[in-house]
Amino acid sequence: TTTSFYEKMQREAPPEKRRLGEASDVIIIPATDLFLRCADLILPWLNPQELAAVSQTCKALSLVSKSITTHRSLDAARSFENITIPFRNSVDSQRYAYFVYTPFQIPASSPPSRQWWGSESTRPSYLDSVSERGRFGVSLVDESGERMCGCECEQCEEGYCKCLTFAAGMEEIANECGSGCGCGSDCSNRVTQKGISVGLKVVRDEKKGWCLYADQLIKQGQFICEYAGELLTTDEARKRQSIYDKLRSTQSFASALLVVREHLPSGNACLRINIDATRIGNIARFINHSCDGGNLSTVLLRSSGALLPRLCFFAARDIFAEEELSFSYGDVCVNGENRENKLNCCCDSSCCFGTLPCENT
Ligand SMILES: C[S@@+](CC[C@H](N)C(=O)[O-])C[C@H]1O[C@@H](n2cnc3c(N)ncnc32)[C@H](O)[C@@H]1O
Repeated sequence: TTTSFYEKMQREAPPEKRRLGEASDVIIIPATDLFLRCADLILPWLNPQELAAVSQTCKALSLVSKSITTHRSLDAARSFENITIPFRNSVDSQRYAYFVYTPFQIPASSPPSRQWWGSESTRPSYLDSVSERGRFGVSLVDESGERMCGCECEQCEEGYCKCLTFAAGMEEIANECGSGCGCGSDCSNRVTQKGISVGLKVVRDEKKGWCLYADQLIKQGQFICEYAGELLTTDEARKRQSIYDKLRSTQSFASALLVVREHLPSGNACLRINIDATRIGNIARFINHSCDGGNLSTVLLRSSGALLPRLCFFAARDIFAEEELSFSYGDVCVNGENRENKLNCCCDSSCCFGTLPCENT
């Protein structure tokens, strides 16, 4: 009976327990183990025709699985972007990295949902409509589309919009038109809202894991992508970081939790934004750190209609095809107290500190 079979399995192989968080324990039995155990119990009862049918099905499933793997390695962006972004690996057998794709910032969600990732020809049509409203993250536009803030601009001059402003003297903070403005999607002050338009690829490196590379010449100032992921409270970010630190100590694991601190003009306060692209994110989750600042500049972009700014990457100089894209994750200061959790930096720049910046450093 099913019960006695299940009990037998429990007796023979105590399931591995892995603690992911305080609240939930997850029991994991490797799928192939389970499958082989079931097969061992059921297959001896089959007649030759039934056995042949089972064997044919497995061959067919194996072929379909291989083609899904190949397809996944061809586009890390899963058709969510205007272009395909392939994985390239000549280092080990990993064909692609698995994560849930979001082109925009989204509120934290738990647990991460599964996401369809097959070939374009079998893509269910209900997946085609990516909500443009999502681009603005947490919105200040109400349900009826009524604007609660925004500029009055309705049409901008050729290649120039008078609403494009940088915070006084700070090129790293800027404003874009958004869902709260009167202008439309063709406004020239919406550069980062049109998605990725430069050729990119994700390349495997022995030391750093996956890395984002240019797959074409990218001119200085061109928009690359934003850093999309789950927006977390600081408490949740700290909890997740400690889980990620533990996972890293027992297995090869790369986290992508970025903390952005924006010092407000008063000088007395600081806005902290935690974006976690580890489980749900976009292509920016593959950008590695470089101690020399790398070749990307980061801009905190506010769009009218949006509550929080978005972190966007632009080419800091002309970037050639086959160059890795990188930026500085922050400053490094290693002392006796924070020595334990530190990660080695392999950026290879002449001014490398040898340590990857993190909250403790
Ligand atoms: C945002 S992810 C970048 C993508 C990551 N390499 C991967 O394989 O998914 C950040 C993680 O990449 C690795 N990483 C980033 N920059 C690195 C560097 N300069 N040297 C070594 N590892 C680096 C670290 O594991 C870090 O936690």
